[in-house]
Amino acid sequence: MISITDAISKIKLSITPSFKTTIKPIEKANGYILANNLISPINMPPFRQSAMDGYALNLHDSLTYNLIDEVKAGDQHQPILKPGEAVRIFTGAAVPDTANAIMMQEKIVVKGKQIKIDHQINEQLNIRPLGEQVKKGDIALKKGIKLNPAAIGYLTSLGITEVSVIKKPDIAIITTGNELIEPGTPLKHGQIYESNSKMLQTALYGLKFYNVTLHKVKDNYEKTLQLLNSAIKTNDLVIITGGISVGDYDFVGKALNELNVKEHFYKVKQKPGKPLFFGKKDNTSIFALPGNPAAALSCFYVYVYIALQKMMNRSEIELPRKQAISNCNFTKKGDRPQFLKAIYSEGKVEILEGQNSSMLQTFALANALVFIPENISEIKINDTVETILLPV
Ligand SMILES: Nc1nc2c(c(=O)[nH]1)N[C@H]1C(S)=C(S)[C@@H](COP(=O)(O)OP(=O)(O)OC[C@H]3O[C@@H](n4cnc5c(N)ncnc54)[C@H](O)[C@@H]3O)O[C@H]1N2
Ligand code: MOO
Repeated sequence: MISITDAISKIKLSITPSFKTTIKPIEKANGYILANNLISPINMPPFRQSAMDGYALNLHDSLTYNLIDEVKAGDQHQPILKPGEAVRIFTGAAVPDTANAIMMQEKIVVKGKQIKIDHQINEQLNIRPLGEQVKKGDIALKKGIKLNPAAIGYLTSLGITEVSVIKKPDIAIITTGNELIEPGTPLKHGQIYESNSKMLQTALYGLKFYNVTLHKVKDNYEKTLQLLNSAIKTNDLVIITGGISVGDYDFVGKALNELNVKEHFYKVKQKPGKPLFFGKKDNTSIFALPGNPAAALSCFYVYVYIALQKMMNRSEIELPRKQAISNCNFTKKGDRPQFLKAIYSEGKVEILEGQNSSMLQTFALANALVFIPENISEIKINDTVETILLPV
């Protein structure tokens, strides 16, 4: 049995970032990391653009200008202005090459075909230069940047419709157990509804990992072997729940061994989630989480989360931890460090009832896990406790 700290460092050390890439339509690229420098195919703005509704001027010494034409946004014509001439212009319109400043309309008096500005102005006032934001052929966004709504807008403004991004991992969730059936059928004696797959799939979707397939297998060695073999070959990450403990019908460990999965650890000194397994085969990472639902979810947040962040080459790879004031008492039984379902709010934390690893009812209310180290057995009101904030 290894310590939590050693288990976490083994995950960090053995998982390297994925460099597989994929092409995504721009509207589906939010949250992805750019795989290459993106070169701008155009100047942005693509023409000298008016930043104001007003008048484009070919500046001269007098304050009075002759009005000769009008250019609206989208117009393609190019009036030619001599010094002392002006055209009516609007925000976003192309500034004629022969105009060198824009005066906003609030600062102009119009008299028929003549306008008068209220003071002399500098060249280029209120003109957005060609390529001011980015020039054609320059890097629009650098490799490694995480795309967000602004990036999607920016790249679309450059006419880019698809991008090469770091592929998110293909993930298989495998649930094991003869007792598990789908909701929709009445339970027979001894059966329960299978819930880990939807729970973990939801947690993955919440973290924006969508390439997830669900698989189930009975407590049968051959079938477990077959399913694990194909899942490991076709996925970057395999998350198994159940069948990893020491019972006669727990076949996951035996099958992983038969498939030559390299074990990085099996059994962690913690509660819940003692029989946690982590291993690798080629480039696929394999977690076997305990079947007990709360143990599976707790292990997902404390361990699988880190693996996912490492795969994506993120800098923040662990969930945030805060020191919080406990507003209740808690007695820990046994010497295993414990992760406790809890509600954190503004520096205070409440440890919830129902800490058993089979129970999800209070996990449904939790937004945090309180971590109680091995050497502490009593938490008293107002004690400071380490609290892991969950991404919920
Ligand atoms: N002799 C020992 N027995 C057990 C030990 C031990 O050290 N010695 N450890 C216990 C601990 S701690 C845990 S945790 C469990 C883990 O066992 P498994 O990972 O093999 O899980 P199962 O036995 O298959 O299932 C445990 C529990 O969870 C329910 N389950 C399983 N899968 C699902 C699912 N997909 N959806 C909902 N519920 C699920 C299953 O019915 C069991 O009730 O082992 C202890 N035993
Ligand atoms: O490790 Mo188990 O998850 O304590 O019940």
